[in-house]
Amino acid sequence: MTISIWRYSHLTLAISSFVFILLASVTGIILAFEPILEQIQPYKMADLDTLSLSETITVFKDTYPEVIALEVDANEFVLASVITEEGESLSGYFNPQTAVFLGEKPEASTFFQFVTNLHRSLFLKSTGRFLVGFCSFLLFLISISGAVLVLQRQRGFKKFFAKIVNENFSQYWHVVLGRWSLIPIIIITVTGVYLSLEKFDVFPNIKSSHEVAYETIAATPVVLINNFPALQEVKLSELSSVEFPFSDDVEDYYTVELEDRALLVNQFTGEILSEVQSPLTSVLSRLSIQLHTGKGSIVWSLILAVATINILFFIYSGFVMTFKRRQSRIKNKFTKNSSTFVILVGSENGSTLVFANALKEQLMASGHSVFLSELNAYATYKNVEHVIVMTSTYGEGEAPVNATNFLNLLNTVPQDKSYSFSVVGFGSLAYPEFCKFAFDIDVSLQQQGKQQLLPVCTINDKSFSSFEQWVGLWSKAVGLTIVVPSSSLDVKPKHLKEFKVISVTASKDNPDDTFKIVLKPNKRLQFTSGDLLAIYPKNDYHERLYSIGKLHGALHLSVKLHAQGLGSGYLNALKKDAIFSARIIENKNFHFPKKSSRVVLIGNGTGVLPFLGMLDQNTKNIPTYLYCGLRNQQSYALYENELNASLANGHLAKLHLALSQEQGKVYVQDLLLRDVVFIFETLSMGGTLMICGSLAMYQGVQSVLRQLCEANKTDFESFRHLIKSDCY
Ligand SMILES: Cc1cc2nc3c(=O)[nH]c(=O)nc-3n(C[C@H](O)[C@H](O)[C@H](O)COP(=O)(O)O)c2cc1C
Repeated sequence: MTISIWRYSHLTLAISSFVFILLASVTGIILAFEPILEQIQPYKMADLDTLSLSETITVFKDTYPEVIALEVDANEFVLASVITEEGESLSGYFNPQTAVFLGEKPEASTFFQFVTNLHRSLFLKSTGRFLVGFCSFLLFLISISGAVLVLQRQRGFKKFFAKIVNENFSQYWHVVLGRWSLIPIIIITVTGVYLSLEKFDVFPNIKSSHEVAYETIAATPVVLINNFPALQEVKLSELSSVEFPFSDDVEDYYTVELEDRALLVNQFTGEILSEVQSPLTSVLSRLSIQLHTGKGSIVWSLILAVATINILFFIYSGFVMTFKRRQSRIKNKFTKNSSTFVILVGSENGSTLVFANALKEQLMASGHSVFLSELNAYATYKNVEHVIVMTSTYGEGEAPVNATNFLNLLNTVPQDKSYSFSVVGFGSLAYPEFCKFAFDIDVSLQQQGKQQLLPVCTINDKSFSSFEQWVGLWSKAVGLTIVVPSSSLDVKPKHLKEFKVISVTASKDNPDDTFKIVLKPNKRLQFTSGDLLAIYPKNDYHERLYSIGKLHGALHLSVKLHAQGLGSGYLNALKKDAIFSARIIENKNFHFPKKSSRVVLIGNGTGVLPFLGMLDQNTKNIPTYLYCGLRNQQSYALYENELNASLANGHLAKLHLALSQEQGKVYVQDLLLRDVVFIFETLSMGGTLMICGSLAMYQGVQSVLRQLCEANKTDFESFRHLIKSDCY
């Protein structure tokens, strides 16, 4: 499989460093709890943003005969060393407002010390520190390459946080959690690298020293400490430490260390004797420690813990994805020039290749020479008779990574042997451009004059059932009997939900053997008219799809009962209150537009039903017209009530009924031909055409539209984006 340079880098970096990253993450998660445990100690007594240093020093000096030093730690706890009236020395936590002693500073936990050492240097001293720092840097690169992969996948910055379709647990959560953890992980890694470099003295150690003009120091005028402007301005929240003057000598002063500067303050007059800015390296060092360890903030510590737990998940999900991709490798027994069947695959994540391999195996088992290759490796095939293109679609209808160059190659690679071709598109209805790349290939191959054996077959969500049906059709078309066993592919349906039958009409009451079934999901579930319900009548991979109409929150289906019909028979046998499993397939391609100047709905038979839901949804009263093809008045009865209601409330502007078994035998295509001016006007004004029902009707409507465009000297393709269809 071709993989992009970014994915390759992401993977290689991850594989080369995962053991260290695993260790650093596990220890990092444990260490994230150290600041949390510290923070919950009861030593935070005041809002340090409002308390000035002059007030605190005054209260300490009033309470104790001697104060040696004050310190504010990352948790905003105030530490001090004092001598009491009794001459005892007291060190620990104090209340900065009252100078009351709160308790001694506990010894650092040996457990956390052990984990910290492991985290910092793996007990390997400098070598360990270097390894940990280097892996931190690799994790930074992994995050950046991961971010680029998400950008590529989402097609741009603006869509970085756009919704992701959940097709696969590992992949989905790898991307979703990756996006949310990106910033914290970048912060963890950059600060980790900084702290490691600091330990190796990479940064210049510039220490600004104070210069005091001792000859000019004065002991007068004496000012009360509480009135020292220099100390009044300093809030305890910015303070690191204060050293008190050692004696009453005028040359002894207060040494005040703040986050960004240090001050020397005259103990009698309050005059600033010297002020120096802290070097950038010490500001960065302090910031790195706070950001890397979470010290002083429970919220940040929790964010760090969650981001680090996510790193463990990325290691797991990354390996699962890689392992799956490796399963889908290409190995050929026959050469490209000796094979009569050539299977060309476009795949980004390898699943299409699994289907291609399964087909190849069966063809070879029945004695044929088959060559399988990526679309980007398209070459001259001297003996080819049949080409099967199996490709997924990515981005917004674009080629997967190993097929990006195929359409160019098709025009440049000489191919003397003529062949017939069939294209199978693997995609997802959750994307608006369903299997678009497969259709692009089909058009290009036709333009090359190759013989299209079958129209494009689209496969939603890796449905084995659809693939099996296509294999049946294709092998018949080439004169073979090929069956791909379901055991060769993972075909278990996913995301099944329970549905309850609310009502079901009797098919015998309808002249077309059609019945209506109303369902409600047992749990809250998002769906809308035009989405599909996939049912599994045999409790295995056999899947049948039905277009949904959503009316008053319930899920309506209209189904024609076929004598041997697997899905229709199953649904018809369900009684009121029965519960069964199925899943919703989001069909973005076929949703009622949120905005449109005009909507024309064209449906026949059971294809009318999703339109009932869409009309119910049309609360903005977008001018909507329905061309409805049914057999006779009696068939119409199944939809009559809802359509009358939509006409009455203006959700439906006009209904055109085409009854094929009544006098005159009218089909929807006839009505469209009658209303050509109106239809052409709808397309010209950028309105929407939605078609649902039988493929025969769809082809009829398409040919009417093509005629219409020809008559108006307009390219039909320029209107394609206005036409949405769901036909079967
Ligand atoms: C980021 C992304 C974009 C996709 N875009 C489309 C699309 O535009 N049209 C479509 O039909 N399917 C789209 N799909 C679905 C894939 O084509 C589908 O899952 C396919 O089975 C993947 O096959 P592969 O594993 O061989 O690449 C997209 C999937 C992903 C992850």
